[in-house]
Amino acid sequence: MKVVVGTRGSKLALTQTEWVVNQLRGCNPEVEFEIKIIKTKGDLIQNVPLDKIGDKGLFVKEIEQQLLDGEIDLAIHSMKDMPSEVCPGLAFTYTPVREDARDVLVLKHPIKSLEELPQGATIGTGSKRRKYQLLNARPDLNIVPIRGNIDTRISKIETENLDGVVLAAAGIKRIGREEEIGYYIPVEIVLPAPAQGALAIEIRENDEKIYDLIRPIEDRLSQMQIEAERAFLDGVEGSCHLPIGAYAELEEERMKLTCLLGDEEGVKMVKEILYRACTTVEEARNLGYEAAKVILEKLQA
Ligand SMILES: NCc1[nH]cc(CCC(=O)O)c1CC(=O)O
Repeated sequence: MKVVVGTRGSKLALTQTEWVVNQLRGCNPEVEFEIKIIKTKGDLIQNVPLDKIGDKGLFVKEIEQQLLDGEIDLAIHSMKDMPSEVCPGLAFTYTPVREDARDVLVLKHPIKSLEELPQGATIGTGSKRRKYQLLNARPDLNIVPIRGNIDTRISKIETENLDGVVLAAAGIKRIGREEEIGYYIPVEIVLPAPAQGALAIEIRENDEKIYDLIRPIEDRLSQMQIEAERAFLDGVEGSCHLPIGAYAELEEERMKLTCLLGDEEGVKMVKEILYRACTTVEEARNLGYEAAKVILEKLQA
């Protein structure tokens, strides 16, 4: 049996695809896996801020089309880049173990707490979620928009003379630049994006053969976290134009779900923490939808 795995060609996409494929090979030694690189619209439009393009699934459409057409058999994405509605005819399979969910600062000079950043420091990020939460903690910061892949964004510290940039720990660790992390931002200060650090393995719906290949690499805890966080995203009908965050933690059989939603200008932002008994993915998902209802009511109040 031969299985073709589709991915974008960025360093991060390739590294995480190789990571998944190596594990799949270990569990399925009789199967031949081949990696196929696919260019997406998001890869071609380089210098426009993402919130000006406003196209959900900008980095995934072409890959999903090839999945539907049978050109590839499974696709690996960063789960946080996936729209909350799954493409008709396709499905996500099991979630492998999640990387560090936190956001981090890559800085000219490492720090031990946010207070150590110089007054009025210039920090690059294109994300409203990161911007408004950082400004809540440090209103004096000068937040400037940046775009590009991880290497490009880090290089802008030098080329655009920034004090630092905000990135996901997961991406930096995966591409092997972990030593350059200057500060791990606690989730209490900047709540991560729903499913940040988690991978999505997408297949044709009802493709049982492929499901079975992936089952051995499922991580149950990650799966429950992702179900809750993405249910919240779906429940608020979130887009990348709004500050949205969600982070689920499981302690014993209890889930703590922290959620954040704000308006486009970050004038109003609401954060909620819900605790519920939780032992199944259904309960995790229900908690996410419940949190969405609670937070929408508070935001509109
Ligand atoms: N938005 C792009 C993107 N998609 C996934 C990651 C990082 C890895 C992850 O969260 O899984 C990144 C870069 C970043 O936000 O720093």
